[in-house]
Amino acid sequence: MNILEKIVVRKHEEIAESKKLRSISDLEKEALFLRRNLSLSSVLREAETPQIISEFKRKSPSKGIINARVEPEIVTADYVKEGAAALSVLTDTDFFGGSFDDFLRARLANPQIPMLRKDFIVDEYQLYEAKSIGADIILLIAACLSPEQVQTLARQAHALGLEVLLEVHSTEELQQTLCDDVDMVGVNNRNLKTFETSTETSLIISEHIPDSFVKISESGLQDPQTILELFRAGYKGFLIGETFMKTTDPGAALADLQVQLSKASNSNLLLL
Ligand SMILES: O=P(O)(O)OC[C@@H](O)[C@@H](O)c1c[nH]c2ccccc12
Repeated sequence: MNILEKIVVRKHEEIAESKKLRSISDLEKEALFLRRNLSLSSVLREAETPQIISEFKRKSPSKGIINARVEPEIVTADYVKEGAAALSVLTDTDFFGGSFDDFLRARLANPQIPMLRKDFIVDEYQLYEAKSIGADIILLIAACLSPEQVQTLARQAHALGLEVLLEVHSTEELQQTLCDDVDMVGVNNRNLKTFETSTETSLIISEHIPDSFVKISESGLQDPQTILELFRAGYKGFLIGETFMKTTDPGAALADLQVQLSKASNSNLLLL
């Protein structure tokens, strides 16, 4: 079994356990369930500069512990202060060290910014969980879902008022799973089966994504020139975790990247 298959097996066990403890109608009673959804896709569609989606990630199967000393409310509030367009918070515990508690602490500290529940969604129940913790966006990973599952989950997410980010790692995955209920396509530069990262992946897949879908490049991003190159290829959003989280002050690392991005885009303008 590769790591993705292991994660999915574990996910199904967790969901079965959670369903015994809390039914969908229990989740619907949570105060945040009725919260009005904030749209990330409409912000990105209008964006004239690269927009950063900043991730709160404590650890990962590929990197081990990235940062053991951070508080979600502090890091995410700093991200917002430094101009993040949205927040992504891991809720998977066993493989990424995240939790609903992390998500809720970030949500309550930042009521006004779109938030992505970053997890491995394989069951409708998790969409209700996402609503109950105040998520605006959910991720559907093509590599662990059938085209039918993507379609059904995307439709169900929309019915709950959640936006859908479809994650792909190849043109084939894109062509097999893209459907009308997807709002944004995220190209993961990291292969979830081998953990290899290459931003070329985003460049290669870019032209196959129809213009009606907002494009986001995910993982392994650090260099401002690469981000600008991808922006020119049509990517509006950039999902970044490790580059920020591996530092002692993730908010300051985002601020630094924003400065570098604006410097680089100014000097690129001069070159034109
Ligand atoms: O930390 P990075 O390399 O900047 O990557 C962030 C994000 O793209 C990554 O965490 C991610 C992308 N897709 C996922 C799916 C599940 C878990 C995690 C991910």
